[in-house]
Amino acid sequence: MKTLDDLLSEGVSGRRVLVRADLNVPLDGDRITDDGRVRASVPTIKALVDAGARVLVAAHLGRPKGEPDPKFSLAPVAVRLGELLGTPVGIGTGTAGDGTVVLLENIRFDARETSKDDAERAALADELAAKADAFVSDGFGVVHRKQASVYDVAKKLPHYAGRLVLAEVEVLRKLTDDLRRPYVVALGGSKVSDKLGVIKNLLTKVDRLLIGGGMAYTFLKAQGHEVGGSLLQEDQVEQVAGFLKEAEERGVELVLPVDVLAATDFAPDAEHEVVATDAIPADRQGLDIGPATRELFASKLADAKTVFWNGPMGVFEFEAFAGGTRAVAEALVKSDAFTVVGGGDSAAAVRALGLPEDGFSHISTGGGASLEFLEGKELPGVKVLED
Ligand SMILES: Nc1ncnc2c1ncn2[C@@H]1O[C@H](COP(=O)(O)OP(=O)(O)O)[C@@H](O)[C@H]1O
Ligand SMILES: O=C(OP(=O)(O)O)[C@H](O)COP(=O)(O)O
Repeated sequence: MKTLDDLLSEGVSGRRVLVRADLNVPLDGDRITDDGRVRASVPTIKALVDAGARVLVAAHLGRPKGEPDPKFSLAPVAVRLGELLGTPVGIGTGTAGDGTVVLLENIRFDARETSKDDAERAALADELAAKADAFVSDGFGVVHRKQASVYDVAKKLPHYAGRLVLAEVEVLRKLTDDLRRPYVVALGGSKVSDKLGVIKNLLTKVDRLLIGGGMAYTFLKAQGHEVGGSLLQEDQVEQVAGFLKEAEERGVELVLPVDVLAATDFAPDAEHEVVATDAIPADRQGLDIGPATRELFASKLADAKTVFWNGPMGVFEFEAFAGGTRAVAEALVKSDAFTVVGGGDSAAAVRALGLPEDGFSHISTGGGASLEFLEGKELPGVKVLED
């Protein structure tokens, strides 16, 4: 696989370089609440700028519906990237001058970016490739996506792995090649349908699986519990029932919440109470794991030698529902295991809750990408760089 250093040694002054970055940051209106992914993208972009390249950055924000939507504009990200680089970053379709950067507007405003149709994605990739002489893949958080600006464009241009992609893959290899047991994976968050898919393969690798966050309710339902208005992937309940059975057969300890904070609605000041998971009222939704679960999860993390955690345990953005995420994060900080936390929101939560970043062995920018790497799947955005 060729790397950014190979490209730099070929010489990039005056050349047009397209960088795919993952700048998918959490926003409150147009205020970035955590700029971790922007900061993580700086080393690659800065190296190119310093070498005099004309840098064009492609990135996405959220999941717009394949058409422009001001809510998902990357404009605030261009401003922050400019501050971090110490040189203004233009946004839009313009071309960059030598040693300057233009950030393309949210690439997912074009429906072809995420299309399942190879020809549609290839057409967008052609348009992107026409704007550049080389492609640097540095959006680790998105390398599990077979999308036009991640995968297809690499087939059209000389391609190189950026610093972030290389660094992330190197750390995650420790979790696959040099694993100390017990190996515990904790999963939460809200991208339930995406991430349920990885569990089947993870069951062949882990000793213990802790399930919290929005992920837990599909499991609780599969166990026969009612979950009220909680996040539920109804069409995957049966599949999850299969996971429960398989975990038992394999001797994998699958640990589910025993209590949750059940709220009247999805709001920071929602009325809420602690309820057992077999007694969630029909008119309530679980927005965090409860105190008994926090203790249970901490005890299940205490003897681990390797831990991977993706997905907040509750809606940590609301102070009242941040306790579960804090408890798991604190258990990792306390642990002397090799600890990796991955995911845009999980990494943001660690920082928002004021936990020391050096309390973790590695904070990865990718949640889904890390999980798919750990389950042993080939990541399309990495594989394509090897060809
Ligand atoms: N019980 C829950 N109900 C609804 N949303 C939840 C729940 N628990 C966690 N979340 C939400 O999950 C989101 C993060 O999920 P996800 O994107 O899967 O994580 P990551 O970005 O770390 O990979 C957070 O915004 C958080 O509020
Ligand atoms: O936020 C991301 O992934 P993550 O929540 O799994 O860390 C990436 O930017 C990928 O976004 P996507 O899951 O909408 O493809």
